[in-house]
Amino acid sequence: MAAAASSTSLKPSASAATISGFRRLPLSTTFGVTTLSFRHRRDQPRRFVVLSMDAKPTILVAEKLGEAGVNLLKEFANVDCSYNLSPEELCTKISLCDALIVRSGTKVSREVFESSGGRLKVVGRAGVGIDNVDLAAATEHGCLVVNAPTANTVAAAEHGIALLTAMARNVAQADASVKAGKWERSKYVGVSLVGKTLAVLGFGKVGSEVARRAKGLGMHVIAHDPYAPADRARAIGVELVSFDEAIASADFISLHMPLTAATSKMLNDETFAKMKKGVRIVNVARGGVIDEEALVKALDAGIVAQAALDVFTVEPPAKDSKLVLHENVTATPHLGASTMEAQEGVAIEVAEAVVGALKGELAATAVNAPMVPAQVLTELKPYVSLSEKLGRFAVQLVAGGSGVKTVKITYASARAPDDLDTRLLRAMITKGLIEPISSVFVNLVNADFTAKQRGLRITEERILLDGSPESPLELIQVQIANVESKFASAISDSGEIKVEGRVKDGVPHLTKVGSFEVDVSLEGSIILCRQVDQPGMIGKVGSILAEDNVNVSFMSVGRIAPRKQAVMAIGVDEEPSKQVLKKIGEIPAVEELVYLKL
Ligand SMILES: NC(=O)c1ccc[n+]([C@@H]2O[C@H](COP(=O)([O-])OP(=O)(O)OC[C@H]3O[C@@H](n4cnc5c(N)ncnc54)[C@H](O)[C@@H]3O)[C@@H](O)[C@H]2O)c1
Ligand SMILES: O=C(O)[C@H](O)COP(=O)(O)O
Repeated sequence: MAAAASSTSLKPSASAATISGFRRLPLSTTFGVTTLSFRHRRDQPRRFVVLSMDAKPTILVAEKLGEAGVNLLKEFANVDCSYNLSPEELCTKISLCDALIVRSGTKVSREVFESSGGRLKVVGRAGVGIDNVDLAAATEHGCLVVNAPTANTVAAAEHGIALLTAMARNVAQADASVKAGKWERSKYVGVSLVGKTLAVLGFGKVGSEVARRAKGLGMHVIAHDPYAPADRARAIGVELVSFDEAIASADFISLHMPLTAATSKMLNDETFAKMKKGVRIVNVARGGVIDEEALVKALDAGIVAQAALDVFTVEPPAKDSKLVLHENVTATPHLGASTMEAQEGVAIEVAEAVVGALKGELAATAVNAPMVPAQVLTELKPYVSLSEKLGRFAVQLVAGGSGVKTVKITYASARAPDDLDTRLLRAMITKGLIEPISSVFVNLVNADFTAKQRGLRITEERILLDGSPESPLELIQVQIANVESKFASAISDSGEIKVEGRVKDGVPHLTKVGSFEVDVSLEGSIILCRQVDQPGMIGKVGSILAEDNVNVSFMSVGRIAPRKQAVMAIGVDEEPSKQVLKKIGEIPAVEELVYLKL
């Protein structure tokens, strides 16, 4: 079994304390399946670790979080509120933390995930933008990232409108002038908003709220967003237009897209040149969507008359930043989400998501994992377990254990294909296939990535069955192609290792090995034994195991025909010694034998 998993249980982590052979399952295994939170690892030597009296996980809150959220976290975990950590301090602390909560001021870099040594299971972003979190590194390390996408929407939209109106009427500049003892009424003549065209770039949650409010101010609002549904825009009287049309016709531009590779420096020399002379720009999205040097040039050239900026490429910006010091720029220190109400809301939203994720629930605000609805999870629960066990079973049948490159999963179901979400099942089969032969820890977050990285090609096929689709699945089949098996009978007629399983009375069962039908509950360990079908075999094997005090939990024989070849599957509660297995192998009718741990 995976060395990584073993070492996790031995770390000085309260939450990962091992209780004589039991360990808390890694996050993904327990996604949405809270009742499976602890499981006996029969496949590992029993470990006896000094039990911590305090089994709470540790959550590091690295930036100021609303009190209600902190209190919520404290009900479940040890909470370490340490603000203003240097990157080095964060990397040092993180190895002792199960979860980390940040706002936009903390870079959660690849080094942070690497320094966590596998302990960090969740990163909670108390806000929307996750551009400060290295998502690829999080996924590679099997760390779930959740955010708080809704609680600061209104605050950000209100700040956008505040900047728009303040900019149009020179409020900040005039305020500074009055405070400096001046009375410059003619210098600060503003522009009106009514009847002007506002182009909202990024028509998501904040963008659409800004649009709604700007319409209330009598503005003509257009929007550009390649992914926004036209009917949502129509519903609030906004026309969706192309990027070029938006920037060419706008008197005001308000930015509301995320910072991504595609949106980085979207406003640059070339695009400023296409704008109406005298355009005014508001940015409460991310500094990086504007090429700041180009904006300074456009301001100096009068192409952009004014800019109101809440966000900057580097925060805080340099004290001598030409952009910030420009007389036609109004600047605020990333205050979009900073209202009392938004911060309490965000804190609760992220705290609930982080606690839920640590409990093993699938977060509704997961950023780097599929979101599987609760009722689907409940239905799939026994199949989740079946999937992992079939994967573990199949890979242990491969001679040498490695070299697995091509796997085919077949799901037979009476459900229509689009009514069966197999992402979770595929992830668990992947986990079962990879963990027994590597030191990699696989979960729902990193399963596809890990498979790809190992060159494991997994294809899925659905067989549509007749009949009423009461249960989501009839059977799952896992086939490994182009490998040799240490148990030749596991090779099907078509040449692959093939195992098949079903859920019976809520319990995963192995129902086929190669071309042999068997029926054994998939728990504990299993001895597979091919023999010539003849009287007395069950008794002989049973008594050899009994001599070694190995308890048999079940036996099942699948045979081609009476007195021909048969495969016997024997479930055992204890691990048989090598001598016992040898003795069984020496029974004259026994042709091959393999012992598999689940
Ligand atoms: N200043 C602040 O304090 C503050 C507060 C909240 C949100 N934000 C930022 O505001 C932005 C929007 O937040 P949101 O909650 O509305 O997010 P959202 O995901 O609801 O909306 C973003 C929209 O941008 C669109 N988009 C993506 N690529 C685009 C492109 N190339 N051109 C145009 N549109 C594109 C998406 O389709 C989506 O509709 C984010 O960058 C977020 O980080 C800042
Ligand atoms: O993306 C966001 O949610 C905002 O930029 C808010 O960031 P903050 O949490 O650092 O205020």
